[in-house]
Parts: sequence; structure tokens; C-alpha cells
Amino acid sequence: MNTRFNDALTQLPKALADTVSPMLTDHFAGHLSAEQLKELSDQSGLSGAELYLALLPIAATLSYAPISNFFVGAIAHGESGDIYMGANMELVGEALFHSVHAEQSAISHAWLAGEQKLVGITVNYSPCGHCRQFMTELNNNDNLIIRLPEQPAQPLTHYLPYAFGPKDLGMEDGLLDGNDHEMTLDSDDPLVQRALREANASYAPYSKTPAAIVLATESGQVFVGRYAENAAFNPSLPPMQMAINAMARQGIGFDRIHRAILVEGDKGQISFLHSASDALGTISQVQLETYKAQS
Ligand SMILES: O=c1ccn([C@H]2C[C@H](O)[C@@H](CO)O2)c(=O)[nH]1
Ligand SMILES: [Zn+2]
Repeated sequence: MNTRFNDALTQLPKALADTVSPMLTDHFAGHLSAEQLKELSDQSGLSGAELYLALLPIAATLSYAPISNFFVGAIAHGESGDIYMGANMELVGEALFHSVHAEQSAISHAWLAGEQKLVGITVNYSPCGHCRQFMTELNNNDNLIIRLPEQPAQPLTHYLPYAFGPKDLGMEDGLLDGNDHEMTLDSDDPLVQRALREANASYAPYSKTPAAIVLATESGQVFVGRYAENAAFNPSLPPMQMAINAMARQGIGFDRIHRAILVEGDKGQISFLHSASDALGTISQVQLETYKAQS
């Protein structure tokens, strides 16, 4: 077990702590399979909502919050039965809008892992307005169940009634519906091609600017972020923040970043060139490599 989970484990019922402990390896970044959940349930006697709530201290451990020291953990429940943890992240030295909320982190984690629908989200604090709006972008927004400590499970529509969402801007699809923007890019660099694939899977229905980031360490670890746009614009999660957050979830030091690659569409109305460099500049000396993909 990675020692960063020591404190969290003391907050779990003993049978659960004993069973989950060997799953918290150095590579653990918050993903538990349906099979692992079954084992946790069998051994702890907890199931469903009880189990998710009990696991929140582990999710909160994935937080990187040097400004607030307020550690938020969230768990996204995929349609597959797997769960994906997420936690808040703050970047010292730049404006607060570079922050990632725990709910955004968990949702992006599930999306990057290939989930196509979320059935619920469990959080250790009441989701803020920005997160309620971010969750409204999900393709399953009408049926998404929110679980909080000390509260009955409620659909997202309870937490955000009269919501403004994709349908108001004429969109039928939502976040987590599959995308293929079919952009191309002439490069034989495998990391650039990876960034292109992620950009092609990104979600940018309003600005029509698909984009993705790849961060790579010298030892070959790769962390990606796909742009996840929002109908209300400001709660959109930019690709650099998503990629940095993926690294933070795994507890990998930002000084390990060796290359940072941005691929974005050439016909969009916006660009991440400046904002991605700004965010990267707070945690790394590495210069952002930028590419425009042909659409
Ligand atoms: O719904 C919420 C509310 C707040 N935070 C984070 C953002 C910031 O890092 C810290 C203080 O607001 O908590 C979340 O992750 N989710
Ligand atoms: Zn929030």
C-alpha cells in the first residue's frame, strides 16, 4: 500500500480498510473495478451507497489543495459497475479559475477510462453551483443520482432545478457520448498522435474547438486531458487542467513532466495556447509544444 493512504484508512471500518489496503498500490489513481467492489462489499458487509460513502476518505486523499487545504473527494459510478475517484486540485501562482473540482475530476477520470454513462456521483461535501452546472452537461443528467453524507440520495435535478444545459443550445448529445472529430495531423511522433486521438474524442460542441493535452514523464508515463466544454461556458474543464489533475490523482510530482503537448483543431473559435501555457507554467519549466490538427 502507498503510504499516502495511511490517514484515510484509519477513517474506514476495519474490515473495509483491511480489504482495500492491498488495492492501494503505488499505481492506484482512484479506479476500482466492479470485481474489486464486489470483494470490498463481501468482506465489509457494506454495499451500494454505504460502500461509496465509506470510501470517500480514499478519494479525498487524491486531492492537491495547497491554497485551501480543503480536501474534496468524489466518486463517479460508471454504467459498467466500475467506480472512478476524483479530488480537487489547486495551482499556486495563477488565478483560481485554473482549479479543478472533485466532481469534475471524478467525471473526467471516468470519461478518460472509456465510460459512456454515469449513473451516480458520491461526494464528501455538497456540490457547489459550478459542479452542479458541470454535471448538467452529462448525457445522463436527467437520471444522475447524487449521494452525500447525511442526505438521502437525490437526482441531480433536485440539486439543480430549472437547469440550463446542452438542450438550451440545441444539442442532443452530452458529455460522455462518444465523439470522433476525425481531425488529422502529419506527425510520426507517437505522443503527438496520442494527443490527436484524445483531441478527436474531446467534447467541444459550442466553440467547435476540439483539444487535448498529453503530459509525459521521462520514464514514459503518459497523462492526458481532453477538453470538456459546458453549455454555460465558464464551467468548461480545459484539457491542461484535466491532464495535470490526472497526474495529481496518481500522486506523481509535477517535476516529473518531461514533455507537454497540446493538439487543438485549426478551425475553432477559441484556443488553449495561452491558458494551457499559463497553467503549465505554474508547475513546470517545460515549454508547451503546440500543434493544430486539420479538420
Ligand atoms: O463542489 C465543490 C466545492 C469545492 N471544491 C473545491 C474547490 C477548491 O479546491 C476547494 C475550496 O473551494 O474545494 C470542490 O472540489 N467541489
Ligand atoms: Zn464544485
